[in-house]
Amino acid sequence: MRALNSHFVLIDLHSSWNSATQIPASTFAYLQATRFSTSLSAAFRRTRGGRSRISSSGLPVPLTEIRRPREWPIPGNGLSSVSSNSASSSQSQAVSDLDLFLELVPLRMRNELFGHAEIGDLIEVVMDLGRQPLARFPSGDWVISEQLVQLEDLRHAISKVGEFSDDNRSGIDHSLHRISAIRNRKLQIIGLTCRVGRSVSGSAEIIRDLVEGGGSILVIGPPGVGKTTLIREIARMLADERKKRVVIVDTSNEIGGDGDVPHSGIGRARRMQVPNVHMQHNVMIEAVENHMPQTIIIDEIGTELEALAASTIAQRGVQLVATAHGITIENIIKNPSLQLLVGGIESVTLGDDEARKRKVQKTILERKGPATFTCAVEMITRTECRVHHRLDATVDAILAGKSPLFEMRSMDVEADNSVKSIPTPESHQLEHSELADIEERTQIEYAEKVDDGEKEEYSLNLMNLIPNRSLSISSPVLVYTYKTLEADLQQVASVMGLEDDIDVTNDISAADAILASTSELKQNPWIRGVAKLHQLPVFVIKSNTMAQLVKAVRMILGMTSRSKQPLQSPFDFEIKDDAPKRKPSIEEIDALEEVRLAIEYIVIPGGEPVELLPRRSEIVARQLELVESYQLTVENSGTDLNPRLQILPQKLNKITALKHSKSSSILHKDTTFKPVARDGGGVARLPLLPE
Ligand SMILES: Nc1ncnc2c1ncn2[C@@H]1O[C@H](COP(=O)(O)OP(=O)(O)OP(=O)(O)O)[C@@H](O)[C@H]1O
Repeated sequence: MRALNSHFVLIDLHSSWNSATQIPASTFAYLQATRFSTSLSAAFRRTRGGRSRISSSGLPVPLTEIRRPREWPIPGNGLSSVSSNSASSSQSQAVSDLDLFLELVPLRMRNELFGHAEIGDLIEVVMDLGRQPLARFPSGDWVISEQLVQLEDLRHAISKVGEFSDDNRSGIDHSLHRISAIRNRKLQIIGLTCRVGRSVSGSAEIIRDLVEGGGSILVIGPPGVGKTTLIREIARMLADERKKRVVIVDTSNEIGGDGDVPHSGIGRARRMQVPNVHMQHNVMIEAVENHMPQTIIIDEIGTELEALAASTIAQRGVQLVATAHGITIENIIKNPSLQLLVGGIESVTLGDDEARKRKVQKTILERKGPATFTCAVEMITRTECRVHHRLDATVDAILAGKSPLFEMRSMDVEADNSVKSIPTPESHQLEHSELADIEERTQIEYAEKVDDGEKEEYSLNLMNLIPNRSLSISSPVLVYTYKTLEADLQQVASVMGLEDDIDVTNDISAADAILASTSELKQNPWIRGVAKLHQLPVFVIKSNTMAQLVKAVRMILGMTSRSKQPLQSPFDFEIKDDAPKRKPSIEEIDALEEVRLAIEYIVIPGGEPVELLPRRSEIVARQLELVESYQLTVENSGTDLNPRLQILPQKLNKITALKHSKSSSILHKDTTFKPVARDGGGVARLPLLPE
């Protein structure tokens, strides 16, 4: 398994001497052991092909001069001096200070390690007394040497690191490496886990939108998945690119590295060290109170006190980016110390009626309050994660025993760090034919069941609009709303007397439709993606006004036709904003009300003409528009200077209507009223008027 007898190849980049000179690994090891180790190891870097480079002068070649062949692994090639600046800004670039790390590895192990093709991606070296030393690589564990770890080896490593704090962690000055100790009962160190720390520029691209969105983000994932590396890059991104005041509460000096001057990997973010782990929560609060941060970054929230401090910080309107151990949000919900991060959980006993209505048991679990974080990221690997855009909705769904809505993302580090949303298995895309089948089936089955005229018509409309609608006609249409609309929608539905017909849900998989505002859709393009995956129609309102919501409810329930405008996706329905551009005057409202009452109470039911009061010409123009919308004919029974309308119980024919609309458009401009005379004999009678 182990790679032995490695040879290192020296290549002259500057002279015409092109042949490779091989030196045995033992010579290299000697060089490594000398005071040149750091600089030389920077020059003798093994690449995947087993090559290292050095200049003909014997001095290390400046790394900027080494052109990286395409096949070199990115990230994590182990080149300590490679700066993020030298890389394309969009690509991940790992900077690991591997030299400093390797210095703590005993010499004999270091030689072996250098023989490994993945040395640049080294994650950890594990040394337990009396056991074989192990190296951890992304590809798995690797036995560094058959020779067992001696006390000497541990002593060597300990001599290279700083003091261990009470969480048994230490570091190497000016580096991001983390050294954790295992002690025996006499508190002597008998084991070490030495982790290579890296700053990886580009690693936070996968959630750039969330970071820049300003919401608080909870990052969870199993140990070693890359949480610390991710939040370190988030700190740099916010401080350097977004120019935010970022403070890192760095309990084990893992984010900003050991030493009093933080590592360049955190950019301009400031770092607060923590005297001992039990004081993390105090330092969290101190950070907010003393340093006016816009963002606070914390690695590992693990205790109730820390969770409480996090919630206090969030309440003060500071963006919080924190990590916690756990694989899924469910783990956090089940962890009594961390529950508070998701709003806290309480058990509620429902009344019999309520339990029956909700079809649940009498005692249920509910979220106690608002979640500390806006969204959560479950890291699966360094480049794959699940994004819960609304942590509160996820928690509610889990507590209700439903599957939460999340977005699966992956980042392509080999290309340009492009991030894509991956369809989740439960939300597989239906084929068009499948969809058409479902629609047809629903309509037929429903038509067979219902004979109530009006309800049938609108429910059929509804099924046309909402392909996912279930067959049950008694259950309300479930609408998934994003952000603030929930209560408003319920209120509007109840005012319209439609509370039994429409309801809101947090569970996208149970929803029949999505309601969102234009701005929300712009800020959260994932909504459309998720809607497509679930084959849900999206009803788009311009603003969160009552008028728009009324229209939305009517449209969702199929009571009005959808907009004929071309839309972005076949499932988008735009709710038009037809609110008047200006506020009508009292006089105008009065004049229009006069028209309405005349038409609805006298002209249509009684078949009699009605002469309206004389009005100003621009008001008369408004009245004329209203009369036209009833398809009725008018005459000017006043004078040019003092116009007044007479509404006739006769249907407006098309030609007259056209003339009228032209004249009314002239009226809009000229504000003079020139009504068209009644159309001789060719006036059609309204069908509803008595002959
Ligand atoms: N994007 C990345 N590219 C290259 N290496 C990475 C990347 N992310 C993490 N690593 C490496 O993986 C190892 C583990 O990373 P990190 O310490 O960030 O994980 P973690 O999830 O915070 O672990 P823990 O929960 O144990 O603290 C480190 O050696 C780190 O350098």
